[in-house]
Amino acid sequence: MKQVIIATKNAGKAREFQALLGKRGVEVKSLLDFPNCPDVEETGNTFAENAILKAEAMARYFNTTVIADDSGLSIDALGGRPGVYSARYAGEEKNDQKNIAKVLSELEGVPFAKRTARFHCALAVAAPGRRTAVVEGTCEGYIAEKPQGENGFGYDPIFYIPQKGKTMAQLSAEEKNQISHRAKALEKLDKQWDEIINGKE
Ligand SMILES: O=c1[nH]c(=O)c2ncn([C@@H]3O[C@H](COP(=O)(O)OP(=O)(O)OP(=O)(O)O)[C@@H](O)[C@H]3O)c2[nH]1
Ligand SMILES: [Mg+2]
Repeated sequence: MKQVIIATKNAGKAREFQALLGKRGVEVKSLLDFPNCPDVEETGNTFAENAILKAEAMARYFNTTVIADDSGLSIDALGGRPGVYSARYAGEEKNDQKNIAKVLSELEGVPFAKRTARFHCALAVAAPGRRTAVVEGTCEGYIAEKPQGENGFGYDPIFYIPQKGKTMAQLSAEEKNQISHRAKALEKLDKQWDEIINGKE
């Protein structure tokens, strides 16, 4: 089976890539399969910049094609926060529960109609000696009043999707993978897939 390295240490993302790429006939390795690989500092101001930083560093490290995902949640009533700080919003230890609690407390008293938000996903494809490509996807929703659902990861329990009448964490993995920011971004790589895997020009 064809293989690609996804430069992520996030188990939730790795699981989604396994499902999304598995149905495209591609086997996924994540950085969780390489425990000694270095951390990359996310110093960019945008999802795209951070995705490029991670993908290029890991393409150099592995000397092969690597895809990195930088993603997060933008909440309109908070001026776009937590944005690129989504993973570490409530502190460097990257705690999903604390991040959710911080968002909910900042939105206290904000009515549902003003709780609009979107997930962003930027994917960078980097390979030694080649120009890095970036694609992006988004998913629109509202921040719920309280967490609901057990599936997914991160902010999924408070991300309400009106078309489904459910939070992202109440959707099955298959349902999330039909509509997510990550799925939308990956679709944009579909025409380039042979090239990504085989490294052809
Ligand atoms: O509810 C969610 N559903 C999603 O589908 C999703 N995608 C991203 N996120 C949040 O945004 C941060 C990304 O930060 P991030 O891109 O730096 O990833 P990370 O630091 O967790 O891992 P890595 O890929 O950098 O190794 C993550 O931690 C999550 O909190 C999501 N939350
Ligand atoms: Mg990160």
